[in-house]
Amino acid sequence: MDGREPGRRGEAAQLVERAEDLRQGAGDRSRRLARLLDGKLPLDAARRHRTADPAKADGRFRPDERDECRHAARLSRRRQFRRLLRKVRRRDGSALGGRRRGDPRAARGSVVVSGPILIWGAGAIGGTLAAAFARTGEEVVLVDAAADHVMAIEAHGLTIEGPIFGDTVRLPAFTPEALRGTFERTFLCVKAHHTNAAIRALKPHLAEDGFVVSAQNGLNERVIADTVGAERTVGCFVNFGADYLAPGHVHYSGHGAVVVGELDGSASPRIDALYALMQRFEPKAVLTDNIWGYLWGKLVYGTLLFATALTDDSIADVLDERRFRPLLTRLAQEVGAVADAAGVKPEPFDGFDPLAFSPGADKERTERSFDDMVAHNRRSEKSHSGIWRDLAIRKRATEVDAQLGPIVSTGHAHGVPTPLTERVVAMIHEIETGDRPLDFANLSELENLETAR
Ligand SMILES: NC(=O)C1=CN([C@@H]2O[C@H](COP(=O)(O)OP(=O)(O)OC[C@H]3O[C@@H](n4cnc5c(N)ncnc54)[C@H](OP(=O)(O)O)[C@@H]3O)[C@@H](O)[C@H]2O)C=CC1
Ligand SMILES: CC(C)(CO)C(=O)C(=O)O
Repeated sequence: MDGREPGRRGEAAQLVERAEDLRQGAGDRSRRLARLLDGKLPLDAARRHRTADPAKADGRFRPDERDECRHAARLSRRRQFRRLLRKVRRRDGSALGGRRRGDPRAARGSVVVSGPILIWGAGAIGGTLAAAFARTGEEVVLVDAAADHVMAIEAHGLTIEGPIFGDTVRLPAFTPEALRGTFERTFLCVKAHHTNAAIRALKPHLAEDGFVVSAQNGLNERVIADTVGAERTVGCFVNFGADYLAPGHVHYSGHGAVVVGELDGSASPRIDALYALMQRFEPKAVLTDNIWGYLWGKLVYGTLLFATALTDDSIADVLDERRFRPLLTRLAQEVGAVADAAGVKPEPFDGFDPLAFSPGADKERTERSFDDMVAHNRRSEKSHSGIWRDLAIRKRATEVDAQLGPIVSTGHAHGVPTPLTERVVAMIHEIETGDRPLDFANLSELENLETAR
């Protein structure tokens, strides 16, 4: 026994399985596909872009997988509910009868398995999750600040495109002001810099014994907990790719890690129920007692994503560029050193191996992790990061301050210098204001800054 809950024992096996997946064939995507996701090219072009073996294709779209998804969608709501109830009963029968309303401290001890799921921010991530939950019979309510998106969903439903699903789900959608009522299970899926405003607007709709799950990048759980309380905040990490295409249309591009865990790593009936829910979306979802390790792991990887977004090339192409790997390694090490100083042990996922970026890591291990991250990203139809998309396609501010800001401030608090991260933040801001083009030259400049020190 390793002292973990039964549901957690599968974690290592799941990660091994995911690591094995990484060795599957690589697709070949480019800027063209990213523009395609913006609607500038017909979607069929993406399908033609796949590798020769359709059974493996890019390792994501397997015909049997689509069948599995369809099968899941066919399961009736009642069957799903009964199945979940049985699971929950096996773990904590007493909790079912006694949900104590009106006491926020009761939140994690109660089991909320029914009632509509509120998705706050129904863009790429929120839309993908909402449709996945709805397919398995959950009632889902959407809230989004983009009125045109809300109107399109209300009028025509939410359409999910991409290699795994191609369907339209009918869901009630509201702008924040129009929503009425309270909800127990809520997901916050806005960009990190919108977290503060969104959680304040969500709070009146959160049941006293309800909880908020942050399906975002960054350390948003801290912001959420400040507003609704740590007891009502549940940790979540997502690394699957998705893009908002147009009002009512989201592209779910490919599988990626999905992890949930209580902020303090404890076991609880509600985290077990949430884990079961997430498995209906991503069968390889993980339940962890180290959610902060995943969130910091994503910050290390995320800093690499910001570096790739300094160029116009795909994530995979930049990470595959041998010339820049030493620079990117030092950037990742910088963030890893901050996590270490903060007492966090980053976790591996989707090819990212934190130990490959620790000081003194052997070069082979670092190269292998880069290769695995390249392979993972080549398998996803999301060729470019959300950051790049905000800069190049949507022409709007990125999450750079909300995501990388805490790395810099935590580094300062612990006396760990973060010069490369700070420079990346400044460069991204210059791109946002149109004062710097997207170019590989930006990485060379970052490299020069380092050699000049
Ligand atoms: N897309 C991806 O592949 C991945 C994204 N993530 C993370 O997930 C989070 C969500 O990203 P993503 O789904 O891509 O973002 P999107 O922009 O696609 O979706 C967010 C939606 O929330 C809306 N919104 C903004 N502010 C509010 C508010 N106050 N109340 C309600 N709705 C609001 C946005 O409207 P508007 O556009 O008008 O602002 C938008 O429709 C981010 O932290 C991102 O880094 C993590 C892994 C992968
Ligand atoms: C690229 C991705 C999907 C992580 O793999 C991401 O997190 C983003 O675009 O922000």
